[in-house]
Amino acid sequence: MYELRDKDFIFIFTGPNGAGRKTVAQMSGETLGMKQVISYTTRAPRSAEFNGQDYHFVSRDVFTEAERNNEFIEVIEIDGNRYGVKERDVAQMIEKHGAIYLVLNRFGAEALKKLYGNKAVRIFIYADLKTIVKREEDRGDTPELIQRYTSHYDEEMAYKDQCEHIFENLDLAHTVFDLTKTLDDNYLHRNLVDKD
Ligand SMILES: Nc1ncnc2c1ncn2[C@@H]1O[C@H](COP(=O)(O)OP(=O)(O)OP(=O)(O)O)[C@@H](O)[C@H]1O
Ligand SMILES: Nc1nc2c(ncn2[C@@H]2O[C@H](COP(=O)(O)O)[C@@H](O)[C@H]2O)c(=O)[nH]1
Repeated sequence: MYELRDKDFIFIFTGPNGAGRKTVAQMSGETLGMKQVISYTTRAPRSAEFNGQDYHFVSRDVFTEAERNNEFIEVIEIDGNRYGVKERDVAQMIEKHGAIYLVLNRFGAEALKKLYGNKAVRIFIYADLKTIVKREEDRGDTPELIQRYTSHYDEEMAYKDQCEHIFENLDLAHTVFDLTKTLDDNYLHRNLVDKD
């Protein structure tokens, strides 16, 4: 496994679907120069999703072959779809960028924490269920998809107190400011947040 340097960090955004994990991660990531490691999945892309940007969308056969070759750090099945993060992607991205992030459910967060120890920082993003359902409706998720997402709400929320940092994401600008400052002050020391 790739040996991590002092300046290397793996930030793992976790929490319930629709809480805003990707949104806040991308916004803070841009300010702080962090890059995302994209997972592989066997699920079909949704209308606004792109291969290589949201996920690497692959067939079950391709996924299974990579799994057989021990390419994945962790593999999980959620609602009949398989997801995984490749060790090589993590190593290459860290070597190039130093600070990287992933958006994973609680099992992925736990697996990476076990592997990378204090270099893996779990950031729990959440909102109340009513707010989340409204966001999912607003972005056009089908009732079936919303039902599937909300069925995992309680189990994802139960992971909150095990994470290193917890943010309730109601006002987006506040969340991104607080998050960026927390990561900058505690880990990255880019001193970017108060300069504007
Ligand atoms: N603070 C906020 N206020 C209002 N809308 C928000 C806020 N944060 C995110 N959103 C919107 O909520 C929706 C879900 O956000 P996002 O995709 O980032 O969530 P997620 O936790 O990554 O979940 P999923 O994996 O289901 O997409 C998006 O349409 C996003 O623009
Ligand atoms: N443990 C992992 N969880 C992952 C991975 N890639 C995505 N996810 C999380 O799965 C759910 C469902 O995702 P969706 O895009 O199909 O709605 C969500 O919480 C993702 O963050 C992974 O490689 N490992």
